[in-house]
Amino acid sequence: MSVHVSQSAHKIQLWRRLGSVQYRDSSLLQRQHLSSFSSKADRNDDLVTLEASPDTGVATLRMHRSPANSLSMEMMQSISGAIRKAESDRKIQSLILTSSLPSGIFSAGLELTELYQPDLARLPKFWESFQQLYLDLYGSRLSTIASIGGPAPAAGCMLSLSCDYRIMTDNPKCTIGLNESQLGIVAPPWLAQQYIDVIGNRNAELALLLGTLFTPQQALTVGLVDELVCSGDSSIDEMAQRKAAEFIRIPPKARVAAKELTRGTQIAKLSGNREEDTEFFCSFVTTDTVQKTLGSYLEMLAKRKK
Ligand SMILES: CCCCCCCCCCCC/C=C/CC(=O)SCCNC(=O)CCNC(=O)[C@H](O)C(C)(C)COP(=O)(O)OP(=O)(O)OC[C@H]1O[C@@H](n2cnc3c(N)ncnc32)[C@H](O)[C@@H]1OP(=O)(O)O
Repeated sequence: MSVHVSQSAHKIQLWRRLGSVQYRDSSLLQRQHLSSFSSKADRNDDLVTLEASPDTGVATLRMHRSPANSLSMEMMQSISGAIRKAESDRKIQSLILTSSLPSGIFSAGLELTELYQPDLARLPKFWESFQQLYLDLYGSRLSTIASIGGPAPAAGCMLSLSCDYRIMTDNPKCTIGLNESQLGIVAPPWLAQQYIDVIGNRNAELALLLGTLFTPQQALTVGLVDELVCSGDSSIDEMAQRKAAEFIRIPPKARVAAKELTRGTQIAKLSGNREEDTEFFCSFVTTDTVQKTLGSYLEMLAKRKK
């Protein structure tokens, strides 16, 4: 076991050193069609806002990385940083995760330009930030509520799965689910396991195979979300605040211990396997087949927009 781990650590270091090497399959370059998919490094300082209210014990984390809250490395680090900041305030017991983009998009999942023709030095760090975000949110001592006012595909769905409770706007145009298979990729095992835990094995099996994006009503039926907000009902923010208050009435130690019962094993599993997981991801995502499919998917997104 220890030999295996040290070999994989060596491979990760190798990946990092590959940074100066050009991506190997330049024939996949389709940048002329993909001009809107060219940004990479963000500035960390204006991607999320954390608003803590010591009086109510609730903090609200608003994501606003335009245009779609896709998860670049900096975005994931910013969300992780905000979760830790909220946790460091002992008066805060609950966190609402939401989007403040005018479009309402909750999160479009991983930033696709991080996966397509990736910067090889950045790729392992990008994936480690994704793992860390999962660990920070899924394992948070805070009660966490996802207030989902717009689409939440793939890693956007992961953000909500990592919360304790999910409230979604009942708008059939807003869909949620792990659609990775449609992009020619597959969710990592720890994310697939969250799906299985939340919607059950058979529902998850079919949805992972087909890359299903559920409408809010379908998501409610399979248990992917806990509550829907219809127009005319109280606002999604009010409902999230009410739910947060309900969680806060439970003694924190008991609440945290209850969370540990259902999540501890999966958190320990990834924590002990991060390097191998990163190594597998880097090898998988840079294969020619995956790169080609990602390129076509990006083109399809750009064309759809036109
Ligand atoms: C034993 C087996 C082991 C297996 C191990 C596996 C190892 C790991 C494998 C790899 C796993 C990788 C995991 C990936 C998870 C992901 O999250 S992948 C990302 C998936 N995301 C999507 O598919 C979403 C794509 N976007 C959309 O569908 C739509 O944009 C939307 C529904 C979110 C919103 O639609 P709409 O309101 O119509 O807006 P648009 O005009 O489409 O988009 C606005 C704007 O945002 C840009 N954009 C959208 N999504 C992304 C994105 N993910 N990344 C980057 N940019 C995105 C889009 O281009 C538009 O930009 P412009 O306005 O044109 O600038």
